[in-house]
Amino acid sequence: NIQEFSTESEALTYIEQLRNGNSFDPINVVETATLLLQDSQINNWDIAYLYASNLKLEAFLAQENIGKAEELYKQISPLAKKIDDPLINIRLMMSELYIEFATGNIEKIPSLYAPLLSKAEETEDAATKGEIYQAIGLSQNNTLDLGGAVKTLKIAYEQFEKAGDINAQSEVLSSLANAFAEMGDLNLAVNYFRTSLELVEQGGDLFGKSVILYNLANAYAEFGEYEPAERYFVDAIAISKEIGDTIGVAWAEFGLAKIAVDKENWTQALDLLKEAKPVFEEAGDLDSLSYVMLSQGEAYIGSDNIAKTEEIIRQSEQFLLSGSSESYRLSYNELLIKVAEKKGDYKTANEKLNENFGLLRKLYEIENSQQAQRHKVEFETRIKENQNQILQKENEVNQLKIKEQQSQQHMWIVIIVLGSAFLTIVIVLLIFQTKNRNRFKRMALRDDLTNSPNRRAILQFAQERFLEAKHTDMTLTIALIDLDFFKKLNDQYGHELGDNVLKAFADTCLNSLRKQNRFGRYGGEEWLLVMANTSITEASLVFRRLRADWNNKVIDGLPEKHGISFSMGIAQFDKHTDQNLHAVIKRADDKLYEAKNQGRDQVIT
Ligand SMILES: Nc1nc2c(ncn2[C@@H]2O[C@H](COP(=O)(O)OP(=O)(O)OP(=O)(O)O)[C@@H](O)[C@H]2O)c(=O)[nH]1
Repeated sequence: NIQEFSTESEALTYIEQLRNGNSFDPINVVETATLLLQDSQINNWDIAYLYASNLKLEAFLAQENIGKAEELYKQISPLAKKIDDPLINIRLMMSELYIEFATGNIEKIPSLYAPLLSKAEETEDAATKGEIYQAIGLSQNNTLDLGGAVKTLKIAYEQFEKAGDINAQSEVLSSLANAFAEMGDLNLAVNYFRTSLELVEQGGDLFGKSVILYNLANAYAEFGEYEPAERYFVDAIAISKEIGDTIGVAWAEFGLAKIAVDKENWTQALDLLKEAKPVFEEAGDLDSLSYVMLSQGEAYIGSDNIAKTEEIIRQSEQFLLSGSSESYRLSYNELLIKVAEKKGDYKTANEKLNENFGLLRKLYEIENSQQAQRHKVEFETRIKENQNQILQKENEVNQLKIKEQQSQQHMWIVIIVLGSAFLTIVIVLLIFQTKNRNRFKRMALRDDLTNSPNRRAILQFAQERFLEAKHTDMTLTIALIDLDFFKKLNDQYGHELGDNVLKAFADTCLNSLRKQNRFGRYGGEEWLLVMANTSITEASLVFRRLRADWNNKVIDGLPEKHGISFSMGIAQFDKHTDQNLHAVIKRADDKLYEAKNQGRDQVIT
């Protein structure tokens, strides 16, 4: 709804109305100014073209779209110089102040004040004077020359009062309030904001009102007074929505999101940022976008979403390259630090903390050195904390090593104990086995019933003696003894008593025979006597002694004079004829047979 203008001055009047009007909506102004400057170009209206372009530039600045603003500034500056329109040059100089601030050329800014101030002296127009002082005051505010800002803004206020521009007065009061807030005086700031609000309501500038509400909310938020801050942000959003100022809505949402981040309401913060982000994207406001993303990063790391945080960090890297401010780099690094700390990478965290310490130093060279000191202490504390964490980690590793050594020791103790137990068991088993073997060996050579050497044992002994006699001069006499009528005894008194008789006979043999003579159970009731170095005569004497002892032997279950007799056959080894032991035993058996036949109870040699 652009009017057709027949003259350049008509167009200029319209442009000025638009600029000073109550409903300065930056987005609409950008659109209208674009059409106006195209129109002016067609008509070759250089001055109207300049004013329209400058209006567009100011609208970009109001949107904080610094990139576009700078581009336009560079484009129209040469033309402005050529035409030498005083007002447009003043306005461009004022815009330059903000562009330099927004692009980080802080050092250059103070040098821009003097030419502007001399322009203020030159002009008679209170409104223009007011604008110049306002621009310088804002710039001083931005560069934290707060004392200077208050002085300059008060002059601006007076000029606007003179000019009767209520909206501008309200803006200046709002800027003064910002300066007081920055100085740490919230009460004074709030008072200024309230007066500013009253004026803007009188003036009916809704856009201005939303900006003041936003600033008021921001001041409360800075002081950690979240409740009024949230209230004023919500009010600002309502007005911005009413006038269709989507960027204003996004700014206030961003303000609320930052509070949500401070209050660690991560989900709420993320929701708000999600709303605000595309608006800044669309407007090409990369500066705001970059901060919104940092807040997203904070909310993600706060909600332990490391992957999302890292994604944000990756995406935000582009803003570092395009010459970002120290404070942006600080916040960016802060995210890296938090991620590193979460991941336990304290080395990177400390590197970045050190880098941030350097950045802060740089930042505070133009700010308050006391604040830098405070931050230095804070950072040093955190560096220490992280070093402690590193030490603690090392400690944990050492503890683990000690535990490992201890468990190794325990393992060795268990191995030794088990080994010893195993060895003991083996030794005990060996002892048992040896004992058992001896027992079995004994059992193998003993007669169970009479506990005298069995047939195998006595034959083994006889064989040894046989070989001895064969190879030496020693003699060997073998005798066979058989109890008489033993079958009858068994039949008459029972088998058990027969056993008793056998035991008693073995007992008698054991007691009566000399050490060098051995006897053993040769068969049922048959006994073999081996007598080394014993003559036949001596062997006959053995028979007599044995018979005498046997007759006196008391046997369980039989009368004292038991009357059981035995017969004996004796043979002596003959080196020339006896090929083996059995030959000798055979002859003894023959003699025994003879003794039995000749009436028993006798010995035959
Ligand atoms: N109680 C008992 N009897 C046995 C044992 N061994 C053999 N006998 C018995 O001894 C008897 C041997 O009998 P015989 O060989 O006929 O001879 P005998 O009755 O002694 O008669 P003569 O030798 O001719 O005087 C048998 O009845 C066997 O059962 C034993 O360990 N215990």
